[in-house]
Amino acid sequence: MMWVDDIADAGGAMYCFHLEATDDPISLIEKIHKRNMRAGVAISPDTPSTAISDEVGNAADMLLVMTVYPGRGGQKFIDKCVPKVAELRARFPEKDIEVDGGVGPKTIDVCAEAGSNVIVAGTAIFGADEPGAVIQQLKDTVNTAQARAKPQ
Ligand SMILES: O=C(CO)[C@H](O)[C@H](O)COP(=O)(O)O
Repeated sequence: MMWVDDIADAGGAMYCFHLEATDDPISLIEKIHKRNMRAGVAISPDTPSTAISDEVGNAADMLLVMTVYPGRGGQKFIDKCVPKVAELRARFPEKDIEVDGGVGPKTIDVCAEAGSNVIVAGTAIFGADEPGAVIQQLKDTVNTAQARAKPQ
């Protein structure tokens, strides 16, 4: 609850919090929504997707599957997190599902195939010779997988 008003006052459009950090995610989501921000719920690598209840998942706008232990950039992608993306995509077909941590050209395929449509990539972009090309590749991979999953 602590920083919701500060972030809203600063012009934030989205407030994402860790499920592990609160006993009352629904009240927090409601507070975020009252301040006209989108609400994201993140889970750490050791937290199962089932920790996100149907009530919380439906109330949130975005679900974030951390693919490294939160703390710093430049860590190795943790493959065991990928099935959680697929589980959440199956339960919440219309939600944004984000991955964050060690995501780049070598790991984007499994994320996109599992159903992630929001990508955080730090090292893969800022360490690249051609950052724009990496961004385009990540976007193309997600868009192709999304189009396959949801034919127009
Ligand atoms: O805050 C983070 C982890 O807590 C970073 O956002 C995340 O790790 C992205 O960086 P990189 O793509 O280098 O892994």
